[in-house]
Amino acid sequence: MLPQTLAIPTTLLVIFIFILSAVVLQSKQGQGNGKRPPGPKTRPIIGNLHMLGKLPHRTLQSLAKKYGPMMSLKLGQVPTIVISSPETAELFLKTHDIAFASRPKSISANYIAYGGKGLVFSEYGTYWRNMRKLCTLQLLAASKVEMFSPLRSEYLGEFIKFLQKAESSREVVDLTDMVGDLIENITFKMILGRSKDDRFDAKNLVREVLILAGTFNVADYVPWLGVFDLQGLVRRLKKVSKEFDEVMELIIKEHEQSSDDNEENGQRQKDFLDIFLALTNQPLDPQDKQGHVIDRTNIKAIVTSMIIAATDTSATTAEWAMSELLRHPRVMKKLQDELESVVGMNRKVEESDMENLPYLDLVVKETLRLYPVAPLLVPRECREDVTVDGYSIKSKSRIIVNAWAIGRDPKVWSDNAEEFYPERFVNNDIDIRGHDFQLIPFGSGRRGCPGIYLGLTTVKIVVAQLVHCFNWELPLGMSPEDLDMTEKFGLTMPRSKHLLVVPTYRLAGEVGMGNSLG
Ligand code: HEM
Repeated sequence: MLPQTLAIPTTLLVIFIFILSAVVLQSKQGQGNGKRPPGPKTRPIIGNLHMLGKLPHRTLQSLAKKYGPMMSLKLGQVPTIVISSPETAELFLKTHDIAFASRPKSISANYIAYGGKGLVFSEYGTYWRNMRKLCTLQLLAASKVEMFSPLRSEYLGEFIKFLQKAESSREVVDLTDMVGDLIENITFKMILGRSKDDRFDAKNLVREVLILAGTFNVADYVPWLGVFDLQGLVRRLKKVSKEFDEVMELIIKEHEQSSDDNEENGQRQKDFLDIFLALTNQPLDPQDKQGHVIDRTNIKAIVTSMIIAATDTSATTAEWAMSELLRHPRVMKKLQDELESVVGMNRKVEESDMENLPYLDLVVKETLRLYPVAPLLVPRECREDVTVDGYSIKSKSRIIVNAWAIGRDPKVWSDNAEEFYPERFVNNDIDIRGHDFQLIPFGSGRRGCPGIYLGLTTVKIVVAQLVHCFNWELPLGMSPEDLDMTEKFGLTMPRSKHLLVVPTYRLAGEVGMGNSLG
């Protein structure tokens, strides 16, 4: 060990050398052959990091007004391209999709996703392709999502009963917490077969994982800072991933045990984990018997990916939808009228009613236009040097698509772009699934969201039941226009302040009568 007196100057010297080499490297990297897209000036070491601010989607929107819809930045050491118009989004996510189909490595993803073995953050390649195919087929296809309809209905039934009780005492309800808990419970039950377990607090672990995955880690952009772990993130990541892994091991062992018991005793609804465990030791690609064989780490990684991708996204969307409905009593009334005429007032709305509720569809689309829960999608990484629209994009550049800015662009959505107005989708068939680049809350192309059907089904049934079962008011006589609609930035984009409301039950029938009140 070095003596204490020598250790400090040596550390400073190492830092100095790092900084010097980073500056030299940075100036060399700037000298490419082709023309780079325009962008603001960069600073040594940090590039443009200092410009991002607390709400990067908003800052990037303003910068794009100055530098254009394909803009160059340098985030620390990482060359970055920011896309802010439907036309450029189409070039990157469709025309050149394959060149931008990878994800950048990140320190948090490495810990959380078992070294890139999950789905959301893994790099493009055979493993990702086969894993995605398997998940889409085995877990996320419409038929699989529908299998879990009774489960959603059961949890929603309990949720509505709880709200009815709150109503009887005119309590103010924290809808943010409640919808968050509801969707978390549904997701945990669907994926792991349990929504709570007294022996451990898996939900808290997942919440910590979500916070860490959404925290900006400066070492992802200035890698040599990684050794210092200045934000203490690696320490937290190591702790939480170890604890989460122990919980996963326990749950897997119990699943294996109970699947043996089931073979003898009969039925238990299969969850995602059962479906995956049944594939253990099978080739990931059924056509390639010599290829990668599914092992325990793959299963844990994929299950974690699913929990991360499903939990906050649907809850945050439902919460924004309720916020806008509260701010727009006209739209709330129109949606209640639709529900009343299609479903009536003697039973609750069910998933089978969805196809007859076109206005609900418009409300959810309009919500996702204004509040795409991943406002900058999930970053992509360029896999090779490529020229797009005359500009040269270097391999390993990071690609950020500002779906939030595209959804609010007056050139695309006219002067009322900032207004919540579901009728804008009447008589046009703008699609939300990634085919129309003015509306891409689920991304698009090879890396587009494979959980669209599950996400939309969950959001629609939750919003439909809340609106059908209750009238809603803001507390303390607050008027709709006073509702704070500011957002926070993280892995998803939730409200900055919780949504507090007072419900009044409006269906015929008694408290706690289950799904059919008739
Ligand atoms: C309202 C709900 C949801 C929204 C708005 C949403 C949005 C997104 C977005 C923007 C991406 C990145 C797309 C891109 O890079 O082009 C994504 C990826 C992904 N989503 Fe969703 N998502 C939602 C729900 C879900 C659900 C319920 C699941 C399933 C469990 C899911 C699973 C995934 C996965 C696995 C990926 C990564 C795909 C890949 O990299 O190949 N999502 N999602």
